[in-house]
Formats: sequence, C-alpha cells, structure tokens
Amino acid sequence: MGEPKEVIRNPEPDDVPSEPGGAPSPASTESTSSSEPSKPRFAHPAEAEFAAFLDFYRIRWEYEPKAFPLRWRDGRVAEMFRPDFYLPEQDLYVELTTMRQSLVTRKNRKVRRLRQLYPNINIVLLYRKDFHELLSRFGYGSVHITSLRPDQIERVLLSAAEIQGRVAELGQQISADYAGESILLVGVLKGITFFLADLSRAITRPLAIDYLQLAHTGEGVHITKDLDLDVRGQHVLLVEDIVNTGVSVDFVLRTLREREPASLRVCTLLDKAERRLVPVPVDYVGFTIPNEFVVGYGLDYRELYRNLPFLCVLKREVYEEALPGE
Ligand SMILES: O=P(O)(O)OC[C@H]1O[C@H](OP(=O)(O)OP(=O)(O)O)[C@H](O)[C@@H]1O
Ligand SMILES: Nc1nc2[nH]cnc2c(=O)[nH]1
Repeated sequence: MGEPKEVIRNPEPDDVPSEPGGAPSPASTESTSSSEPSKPRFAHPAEAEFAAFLDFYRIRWEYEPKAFPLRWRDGRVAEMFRPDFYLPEQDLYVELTTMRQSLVTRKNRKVRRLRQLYPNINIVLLYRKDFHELLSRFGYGSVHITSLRPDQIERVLLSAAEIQGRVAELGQQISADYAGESILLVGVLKGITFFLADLSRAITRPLAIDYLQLAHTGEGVHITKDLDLDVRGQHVLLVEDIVNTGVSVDFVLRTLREREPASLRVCTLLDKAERRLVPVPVDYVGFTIPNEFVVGYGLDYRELYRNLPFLCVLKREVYEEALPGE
C-alpha cells in the first residue's frame, strides 16, 4: 500500500510573474536547479558557498532563474534585475551581497524597486554572515534552541519541506483507503509527537487519537501508559515514527489484536528495514532510511533534539557514549 520515498529532489516549474500595466513580462531564462547533476558556473564564490549551504540543509534552489525588468525607456526595457537564487519551497528570491557599502546601496535600491513593481514576489538581500539566520525564517530556528551547533550536524537526511510533502501524500492515501470510515489513530509515545500531529491534520476522515507508551526491559516490552479508548470494532491505524527491529510494533500489534478492532494497520514515517529482527506488516511507509541513528521531528537522543524541524544524523562527538539501539 505505502510506497516509501527515496531521498531525491524533483525540480518544479515555477510560475512567471507578470509585469504590472501590461508591459513585458520578466524574462524567463534557462534555470539551473539543485536537482541537476552539473552545478552552474557561479559568478561569485559566495554564491557557490550559499548553494553548498542550501544543499547541506536539503533546501531546493535555482540559480538566477529569472530576470525582472525594473525600468523602461521608449517602451523598451532599460534595466533588469536577476536575483541570484530562487528557493521554490519557500517561494523566496535571494540576492547575496557583500559588506561593500556601494554594492549594498545599489542592490537595496534594486530590491526596493522590485518589491514596488512586483508586490507578490518575496525577496531578501542576504549577507554571507546571515546564511544561518535565514534558516529561522524557514522554521529552522530551533537548531539553536536545541543548543546544537550547526557544525555538529553530520548530515541532513530529510528537510522540513521533504517531510511535510510526504506527510501530505500519506494523509491523502490514508484518506482514500479509509473512504466512508472513521479511524482511530494510535500513536506510540513520545517520538510520534510531531508526525501524528501533522499526519492527523492531513487525513480528511473523521478520526480519534489515542496514545500508548512502552518500556523496554530485560524481560521484554510492556505498556507504561495504556490507551484511554476502547479499540473494539474500530478501524485502528497504529502510527510510529520509526520501525527499527520491529519489536515495538510486533508487541503493540499482538496487544491490540486481542482487543478485537475491526481492522488494524501500521503507518510509520521512517523504516530502517535493514535493522529488522521481527518481521512486521507495515502498510504505510514515509521513507526507508539507511541504518544510521537519526534525530529531529520527534526523534531524540537522550530526550534532546526532538524539536529539530528536519531529520539529521549528528556527528559522533555529540554522543558521549555508545548510541542507544545501535
Ligand atoms: O522497532 P524497534 O527497535 O522496537 O524501535 C522502534 C521504537 O523506537 C522508538 O521509540 P523509543 O524507544 O526511542 O522511544 P521514544 O519514542 O519515546 O523516543 C520508536 O518510537 C519506536 O517505538
Ligand atoms: N532517535 C532515534 N530513535 C530510534 N529508535 C530506533 N532507531 C532510532 C533512531 O535512528 N533514532
């Protein structure tokens, strides 16, 4: 049922803004996006640095995709402005600038004019020192809140936009599969916090939400917080953030089956299939991921980093001792 996503980028055609008053439209020029294997020839090293920065955070970009006419003389375009980058997921143009005041003044004037002529276009003028600050505009401010330094992130596995896109698809698929039914979503605490909140809002069927919490001890798995609701006769969808060995899902499925739901399926955001010890049926998978310890979007290391908006692998130095579950 679920088709797990590979971690890839899909270029999307963007819309061309029209020039006010029926004058010529901005010239749509050949666009180079981050999904293409060959990198564009950047005009300035700061642009290459910015592209590498965006790639690290898996934020999609296009280099100089459009030129906007800013002034006309005798019915002809007399001045154009071609912002350096376009970030389609954020619908944002970015013009990079250095600290050189003469350049800043000129670019500021162009940006102001562009905003006047094309009020629906979002654009920022960005200094090299503000690259990271830009992330807070995309909801990535919590990198600092978690007291994680950006250089402690080994690799961003899935960006916030990639996660949100896939959650929306899962919500659509589940809504279609449960047409005419209502659903009882059962989340396993605590890693499920954000995925369940987002998934439930992407499902367009009536639903109830309940939670279980488990503890793993030497004697096996047991429930530390049971469901409040009766699952008998309900269409139960067990929602997990990650399936690893399969021990947790196997235990919960056996427990819930005894309570005689009308149906019982499993949805997980992440599937670390390589680590499976107990085969479990998983009906909906967001992403199949490699065997690496990941944090963010609900997943923790010693209760930290759950509030990172993306999923990432941290540098080994962050872990004081052997990784849990590895
Ligand atoms: O397939 P398994 O090997 O059983 O692993 C999967 C379980 O591990 C994670 O929970 P964790 O114990 O880390 O607790 P948390 O959700 O509170 O962080 C996850 O939420 C699953 O419940
Ligand atoms: N935070 C976290 N918890 C897990 N439990 C099983 N695998 C993982 C993982 O990769 N990250």
